[in-house]
Order: sequence, then structure tokens, then C-alpha cells
Amino acid sequence: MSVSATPSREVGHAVSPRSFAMAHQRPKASFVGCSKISDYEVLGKLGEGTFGEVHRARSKRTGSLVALKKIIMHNEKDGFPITSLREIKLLKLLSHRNVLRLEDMAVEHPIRTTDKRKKPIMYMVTPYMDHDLSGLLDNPSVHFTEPQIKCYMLQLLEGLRYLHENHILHRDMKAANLLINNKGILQIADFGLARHYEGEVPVAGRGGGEGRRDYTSLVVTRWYRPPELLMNLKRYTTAIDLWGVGCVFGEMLVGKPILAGESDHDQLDIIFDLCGTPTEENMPGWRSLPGAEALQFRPRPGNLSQRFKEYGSGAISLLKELLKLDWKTRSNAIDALKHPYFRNAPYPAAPGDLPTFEESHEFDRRKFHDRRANLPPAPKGGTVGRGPPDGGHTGPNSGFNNPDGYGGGGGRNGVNGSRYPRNRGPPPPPDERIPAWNRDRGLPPSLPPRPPPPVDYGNGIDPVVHPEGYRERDRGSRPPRGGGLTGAHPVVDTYIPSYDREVPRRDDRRRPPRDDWDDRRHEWDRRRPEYDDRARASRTRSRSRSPLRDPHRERDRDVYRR
Ligand SMILES: Nc1ncnc2c1ncn2[C@@H]1O[C@H](COP(=O)(O)OP(=O)(O)OP(=O)(O)O)[C@@H](O)[C@H]1O
Repeated sequence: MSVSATPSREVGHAVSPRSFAMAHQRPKASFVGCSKISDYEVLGKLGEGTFGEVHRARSKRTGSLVALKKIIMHNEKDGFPITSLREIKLLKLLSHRNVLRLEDMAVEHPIRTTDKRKKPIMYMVTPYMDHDLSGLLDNPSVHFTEPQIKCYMLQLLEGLRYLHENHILHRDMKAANLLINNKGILQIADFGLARHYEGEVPVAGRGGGEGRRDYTSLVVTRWYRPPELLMNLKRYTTAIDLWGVGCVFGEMLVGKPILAGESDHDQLDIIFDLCGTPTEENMPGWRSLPGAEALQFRPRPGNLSQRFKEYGSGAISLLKELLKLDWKTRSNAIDALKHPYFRNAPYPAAPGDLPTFEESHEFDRRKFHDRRANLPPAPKGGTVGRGPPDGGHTGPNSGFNNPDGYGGGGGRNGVNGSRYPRNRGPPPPPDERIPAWNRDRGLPPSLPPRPPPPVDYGNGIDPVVHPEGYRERDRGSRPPRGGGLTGAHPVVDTYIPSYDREVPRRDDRRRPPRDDWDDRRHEWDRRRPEYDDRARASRTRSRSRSPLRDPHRERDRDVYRR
């Protein structure tokens, strides 16, 4: 029954759909899980992503700290972004201690008298986490120990095991998407690229198994993207997320991203340096991948053992399992959790035993950089533009329609620096943390380039690659490494890491070498009752109601099958 047909019958004369909807609004109290933005006190900006801007806030109702992720409407005509819908839908289904919990949605309506913006702004409300792993690794005063790295790794793998056994591919595993709080808890965040996975769930001893259907290979931020995606495998499996875990593990060990490719082509080249060049033995079927046809390279054995020798044989062995070129035998999360690395001394720390650190998020990176003497020259890579073309009504800086300083001006606009020119706005409000690379230039906040939005809409059809969606990043600005790859590489240069050459290499900083890093683990629940208490009090649904444990709600997931 159409909305417009009903009112005519009910009221006996033509009523516009809007009037009908207004007359039939549900009482506000009947909405569960949707608050007003005024229920939160906004405290400061934490980061900006492709699809939203993230702010720290306090719930006026519970007093708890939360993160508000604003959903950016890049193009209002397209309506609510499909990626945000996916993220919300998935997060509502998930319930695991190592997966970020969606507590609430908050809506901000435009102020009628002054605000020309017609559409409300939506915010996702999640518990506030003190750090993201990328920000934490950038803090020169933070030094992970091996027990700490083991603790984080175990938590990361537990979270991923849960996702995979519930048929969810994350597809953007990277340090910036791993949130950590000062209770030692690590949570996987950012489900903007995640989707339902139709293949078999991983089984112990059987790697990632076989893929069952095609998906877009334009996923995963480049530095964390596995070789099969770089060679355009479409029928991929949960193994793509495990490659990202391997990259994050290496990053925690050495303190900086281990595979920082400057283009997709370069990315493959440095992967081959580390893991060896592909053969039918170590990567069966690689030659038939669409992106492999034109590849030519000088055979190399790989230098992983050499590069990581100071971290010991256990770490090397786990890294080799996670960074296997062969996606079919690459370790799955179940097997990685049983790896001897975690059972040998030094043993994993308990989350509650880990030290606490100063807050660190994307926006704090410069804070740490500023402290360093003799910073290397600013890395290459554009800064993301700012200043929404619509005057700020739908861009990342619209919203919080009050004079608290978040209503416009600075901030990133859009996905990609090449698409939106920089527009120097007024200085940010005092509580807003300016990214390092802007602070001393008096510019409003912005971030380094980000991956473009996902282009897989779940229909299995290859996406059209929008040329503006991808930045060319100095291809050919340096000679190929190590005799590298040659040939016309057909792969489009795709995802730009969220923190790239703008950020000085971590090892350039005067920081003692660390032997380990990464995620943490559970058992924290027992040790940190206040965390759970707060969580329980503020949750909009209980774990027992998680649809992942309730077959009657399986139909929700059908959305992702289509
Ligand atoms: N719950 C939270 N607590 C604290 N900080 C958070 C929280 N959620 C997000 N952030 C911060 O905001 C940043 C961006 O968040 P998120 O990755 O969810 O956004 P995105 O738009 O999907 O990003 P991307 O473009 O990387 O995919 C994170 O890296 C983190 O620094």
C-alpha cells in the first residue's frame, strides 16, 4: 500500500505523503537505539574517514564517553550511503568483545530558521576507545613489549575468528581500524567495506578454503592488501583479512608499516621482496590470475627471515603463516590462535596488565611528530581537500548545529584529495586536534589521502572504476626495487593507505627499536568489570539477542547475500 493512497482514504481528501507521515509519526519513545544529537555533548574531533568524521562525545544520559561517527552524504541525490547502511547493519548484528559495538544512532535535525540544510545528519555511536593502533604506534613514548604484542594479536585473531565464522569479511584490516582502550582491550572497527561472505567458514587446518563466488578486488587499503587481490583474484576468501593481520603483526614488531608500497605495482614488488616471487609451488594458480599475465620479475627467495630475525623464530614462523602468498593455505584465525608463538615464553600479557597510554588517534599523529627533533621532510602524498562544495551542509563539517565550532569551516571534504581542492577555512575550535602536517601552517584539519569508497554493491558484478576515485601516487618516481616487476601491469592503482607518506616513517624517529606490538586479548572482561558494567548499561541490545546467535534473525543477513 502506498503512503499516498492511505491518507486519502483515511481523511477523505488528498493529503501529501509528507503531511500523512507527519500526522502518523511514531511517538519518540518508541524508537529504540536512535537518540538526538543533543543527548550528547561533543568534546572534540578524533579522526576523519572516507565515510564520516569521528568526534569524541559524552552521553548526557549515562555520562559515558562515546565516539560519534558522522555519516557523510557525499552526494545527497544518492541518498544514504550504501556503505554506511552496510556498516550499521553489520554492526547491529555483531556482538563480540573484540569487535566495536554500535550502541546507538543519533540524529541531528537542521535548525529551521538558520540552517539551509534540509536533511538530517546521522551519527553512529560507539564506545569511546582511547587509541587506534596506528596512532599508538606513532607515539614515540609508547613501547610495546612482546607479551603486549601477543596479547593484542590474540584479541585481533579472536575478533577475526568470530567475524569469519559468522560469514563476515572485513576487507579493510589495518592498524588504523584497530581500536584499543586503556583497559587493554582491542576491537576491530570500521565495517564500511565489510560484507557477508558466502563461502565455507574456515576450518582448523584448512586455511581459508575455497572461494565460492566473485567479489570486487578493489578492497583493502593498499599497504595491507594481499597479493591475490593485487593480481585481481575475484573469488577470494577470508584469507584476505589474515594477510592484513600479518601486516599489522609485522607493523607492531618493527613500529611502522612493513609493506608501504607507492603504487599497486610497487606493492607487489615489495611483497615479492619479502615473501619471495610466486611459483606454482608457493602460490598455485597465480599465473592464471588476471593481474598476473603481464608480470615479469627477477626470481627472489624472499627476505622475511632475515628482516625479522631479531624478533625470534616464533614471530617469524607466525608471520610466514599469515603472509603466505598461497591464499588457500594461508593460516586462518583458528589456526593462528593455536600457533606456538602464543604458547612460548614470553607469554601473552593479560589486557589488564598492560600499561596505559596517552590518547592517540589519527588526529594526534602530528602531536607526536611535533615532538620529534629532526623530522624528515614531509612525505609525499597529497593532503585531502577540504570545504564541501555545498557550503558545508552535507559535508563532514556540517552538523552539531550549534555554535560549538563544529559547524563548518575546516575539515576534510570527500574521499580524495584529487577530487576536492583545498579550501583554507577558519581555524578549528580549540578542542579540535589539528593533524600534525597542518598545525604549524595554521590550516584547519585534514588527513592524508584515503581509500576511495567501496564500489562493490554486493551484486558480484565488477565495479566500474571511477578514475577520480584513485590517486596516482608517484608511479615511476623511483626506479623499481630489487630488479622488480616489469611489463604493462594491468592493475589500476587503487587504494591509498589512510596514513601514508605524509607521515614520517616511524623508524625515522628517535625511538628505541621495539620487539613487538599488536593487539590484546580477552579475559580482560573479568579483570575489568567496570568496562562491562558500563557497556551493559549503555547497550541498546543485549548480547543474548545477537542475531548471529539467533537463527530466526538470519534473514537480516540475506540483505548481504543479494
Ligand atoms: N569508537 C571510537 N573511539 C575512538 N576513536 C575512534 C572510534 N571510532 C573511530 N575512531 C577514530 O576515527 C578514525 C576513523 O574511523 P573509521 O575508520 O571508523 O572511519 P572511516 O570513515 O570508515 O575510515 P576509513 O576511511 O579509514 O575507512 C579511526 O581511525 C579512529 O582514530
